[in-house]
Amino acid sequence: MDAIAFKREPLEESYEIGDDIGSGHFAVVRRALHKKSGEAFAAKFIRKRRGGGRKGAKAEDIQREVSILRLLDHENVIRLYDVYETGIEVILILELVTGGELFDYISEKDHLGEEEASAFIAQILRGVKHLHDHNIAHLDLKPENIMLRNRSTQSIKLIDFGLAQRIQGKEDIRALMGTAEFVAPEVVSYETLSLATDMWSVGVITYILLSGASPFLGDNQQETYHNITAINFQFDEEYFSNTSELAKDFIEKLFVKMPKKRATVDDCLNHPWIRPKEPLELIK
Ligand SMILES: COc1cc(-c2ccc3ncc(-c4cccc([C@@H](O)NCCN(C)C)c4)n3n2)ccc1O
Repeated sequence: MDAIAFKREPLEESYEIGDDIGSGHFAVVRRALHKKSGEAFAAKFIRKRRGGGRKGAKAEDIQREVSILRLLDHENVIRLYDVYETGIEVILILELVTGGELFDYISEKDHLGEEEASAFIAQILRGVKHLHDHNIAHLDLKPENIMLRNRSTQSIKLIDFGLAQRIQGKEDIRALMGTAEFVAPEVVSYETLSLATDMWSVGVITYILLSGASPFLGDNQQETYHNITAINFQFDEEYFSNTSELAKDFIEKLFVKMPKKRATVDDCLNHPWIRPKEPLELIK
């Protein structure tokens, strides 16, 4: 597939670059004001790997992230508007979200009520369905990569597609990647990754939203990985005494070791814990 050409004109001609608002792998995120429209954006500056060095992102990884973001257009997925390039970095001009990370929102509240958790997970599932319908796996789903559009509405945006991959079914994608407590057994065992790999992470996020606790987190990475491959989790009474059986059933259908037997994003959107309750259902 041909490489995508990025704009080489000086970014500063069109945007006024502001303060740093965040950082990621080989990247810094800054506020950017479009001079003509006065609209605010997020500019993700990705440092390019140069020569034989190990610092910076490989050209093919940047190309992959851009080509994936360019495919996507959904209210729960961060939007890409433009791409610039200099000798040392590539700059993604992205939709700005101002509500902060879902991670911080949960931390402030310790955990969420079931209705609020179900509403957040439904939005995350709608965003993930958009990716999966395009055969794209995010592969780094975690609360830090789920941003609130703004503090007043609890609408979410999936961000950080730096590890995302096209899952075409032909090539065999394996990699030890992502953040330990959120990765699926096939990641730990360096086996084939798929769209189902994201669904495991949705289960971990759901468990955390409902309890404030992380289901597989151990005292160290090795213990965490063991807990994941052994599916070693429980619904501690300390955290789940008021949680419905329906919510636990939703999570259990995602903590399934065999990716092909794990609930898909459509299974989850149709699960009674998520699907809007039909009026008739409410009187049954
Ligand atoms: C598309 O890929 C990315 C988008 C963004 C992104 C897009 C829009 C946007 N509006 C506000 C922010 C923002 C604000 C505060 C912190 C962060 C970020 O540092 N935290 C999430 C990053 N992740 C690597 C933990 C991001 N962002 N971040 C960040 C990292 C990405 O890899």
